[in-house]
Amino acid sequence: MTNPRTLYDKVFDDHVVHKDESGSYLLYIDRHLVHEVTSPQAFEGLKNAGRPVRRTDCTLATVDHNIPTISRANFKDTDTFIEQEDSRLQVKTLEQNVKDFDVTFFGMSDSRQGIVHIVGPEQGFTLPGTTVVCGDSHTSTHGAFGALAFGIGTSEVEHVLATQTIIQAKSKNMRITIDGDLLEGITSKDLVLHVIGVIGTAGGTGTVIEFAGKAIENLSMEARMSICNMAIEAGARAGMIKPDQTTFDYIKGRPLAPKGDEWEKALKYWKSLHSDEGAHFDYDIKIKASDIVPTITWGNSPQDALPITASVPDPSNVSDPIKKSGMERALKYQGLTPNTPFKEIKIDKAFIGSCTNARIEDLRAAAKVAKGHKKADNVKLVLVVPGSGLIKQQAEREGLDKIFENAGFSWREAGCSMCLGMNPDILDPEERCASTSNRNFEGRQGAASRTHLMSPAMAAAAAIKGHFTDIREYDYDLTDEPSIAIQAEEDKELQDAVYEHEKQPIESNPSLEDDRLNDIPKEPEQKKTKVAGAPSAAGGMDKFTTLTSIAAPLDKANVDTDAIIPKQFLKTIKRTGLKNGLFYELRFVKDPATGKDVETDFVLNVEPYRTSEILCVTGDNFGCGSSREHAPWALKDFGIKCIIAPSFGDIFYNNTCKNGLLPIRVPQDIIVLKLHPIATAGKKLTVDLPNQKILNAESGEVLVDHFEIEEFRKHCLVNGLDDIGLTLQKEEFISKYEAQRKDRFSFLEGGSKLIKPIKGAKKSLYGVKAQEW
Ligand SMILES: CC(C)[C@H](C(=O)O)[C@@H](O)C(=O)O
Ligand code: SF4
Repeated sequence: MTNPRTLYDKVFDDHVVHKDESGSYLLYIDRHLVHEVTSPQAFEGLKNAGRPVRRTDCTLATVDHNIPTISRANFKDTDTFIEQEDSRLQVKTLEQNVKDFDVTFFGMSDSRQGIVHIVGPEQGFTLPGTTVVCGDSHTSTHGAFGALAFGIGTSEVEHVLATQTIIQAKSKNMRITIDGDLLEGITSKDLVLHVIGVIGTAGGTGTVIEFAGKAIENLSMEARMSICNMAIEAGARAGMIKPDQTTFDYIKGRPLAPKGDEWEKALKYWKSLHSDEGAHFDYDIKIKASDIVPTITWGNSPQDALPITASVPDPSNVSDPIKKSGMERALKYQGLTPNTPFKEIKIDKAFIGSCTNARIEDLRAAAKVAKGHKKADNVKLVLVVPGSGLIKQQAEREGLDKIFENAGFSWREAGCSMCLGMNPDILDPEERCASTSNRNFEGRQGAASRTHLMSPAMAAAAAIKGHFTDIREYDYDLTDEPSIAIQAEEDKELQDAVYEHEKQPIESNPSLEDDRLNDIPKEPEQKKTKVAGAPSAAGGMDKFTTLTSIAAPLDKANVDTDAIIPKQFLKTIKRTGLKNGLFYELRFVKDPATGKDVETDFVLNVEPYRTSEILCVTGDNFGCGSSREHAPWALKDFGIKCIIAPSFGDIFYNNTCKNGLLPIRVPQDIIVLKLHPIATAGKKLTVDLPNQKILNAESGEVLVDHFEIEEFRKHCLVNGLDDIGLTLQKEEFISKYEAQRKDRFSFLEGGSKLIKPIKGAKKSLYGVKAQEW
């Protein structure tokens, strides 16, 4: 009898290729999604090292972030379609890379193109019990299928492309149970905003969250995806929901779903994927579904979430000084006055889209609100951006596009769009947007833009009313019901699905256990597979041993990677040249007379901190949000080599280590009491990695006697190791795992290589029933 295990434990265990004594695991990756922003440097690394993509069948690429969402009716090619040069270059680079490396790709002329996290599930590429990664933080979305899915940085993208594995530490288990039924009109977006409001954006740090309970079980797959999508906004490595009949019904019949006997075999395995009775959760949180009301955000962090019935919070009621000043800053940025009822706040624009809420169900919910109404006069633009070309077709078959257009909304082509505005869809400064996306960070939707997160129904209602609106008080237009064809042909295959219900858990695989245990190589000899003179992009990392430098103090919590390096700097295909982009919005303002950037008094702009190599942060959760490795690249370009903070965003933490930077977690009180005063005095700290200590450089006093760092990371940092080279030394374990996988998980073979070319989707992929409006 094995010990009771959680869903996460099971999926994790089934993917262990190898375990070091240090506790670091090599995990096999079943599904790797790729997009244009975080892959150019990874493919370049492969090219430089002369390495192929190990499993093209496990890899699927699409373009989403940079592409314009205007009509593609006259689309000829990328060159003529994308006006912005840097965006065009990134898309074209991916187009070339997928050719060079034989990767399956949905480009702009393919109706299956869309936001990467929508495309994977839609095609049946995402399956229960798989490991799914992507150079994108919202990879957590795929956890809705009971997959272990998480975002990675570009160095890890390269690692996965080359080795089909990833180096991972085991996370802690957190369960969030939503008991009872959701009240009428409450959506999964309200649910997840409420959860983040309760646990905070750092609440899930270091954990994988399993969402459970009746309210979750009752949700559709689309709604479950919205929840797992935002698990990253709660700081978690991943979010998961156990697969059930709803999951199986959704998958069956999709292009890459297993068929025939393989389907039955898969189903048997998938049914074993649930947390066992008595499994250990490090954190167990219970929330009553009936406590959840329509929820919106007011500030610049997703945790700034409150019921629509509430008012703008008042900082004078807050005693914690860091929280208070954070709130004051957010209210100033957002242009809000304390105690204003949310329902009185007017908007300028609305955005219905993103990988959180651009699925067919979301568009239907928004259309239901828009039907028979016109957008308010004060609302300048309402963008409705479907998550994929197939969703667009589906919506058009259902007549949703007409409803939106009649309401004065703008119906677009698929892409990330105004979620982060790497394409032309951005807000003007100080414009307020009701947005169905997932992040409300400063500058996220455009410089000085003001984002409020909410559900699709609430965003549509705000667009119609012109101000935030409680969807429960909204007057739907219920006339003319039968004449609106909110109906699509049902998918024959989906409806005919027959399932094998007998419960027979597949045993874990003990034969792999023993020989997976091995030591960290003492004298790591890197295999020289590189082509002459050209280092792998991830290779040749700087060694980190001790560092003495002035430490720049930063008194801020939840510094997100959008703030560390805003989106406009992500359009590069290089790893360098990002120095000026570092903390761009904080470091520079535009001189209205000359239009030139002028330095602010941000700490890194003033002496003696201009040359600091250490950043000393007092607030929690530094580097939360996006997976952009551009954040550590920019810090490195500036000269920062070490960041000290109470806690870090998971992906950022990983990314810094991969680039030879050292992130150190130190308890907040110690930072405030011992390190911060030295930093503010402009004095030097010494960081000693081999001995895991921090000292006062002048007096030699030991300020932190022992900071934690995983043995494996320390080993790589101290020796400046290219971990792709290290992993490739474990080839024997990887091939062995692959051989067993071929047998045990035969239903995963073929992957994206089973995709057939199509001109346009003919039938519904969504198993849609007539909408009862
Ligand atoms: C561009 C990408 C790295 C980023 C992410 O990781 O999330 C983006 O998708 C975002 O939402 O900010
Ligand atoms: S969060 Fe926004 S930008 Fe990031 S993948 Fe999703 S839609 Fe794209």
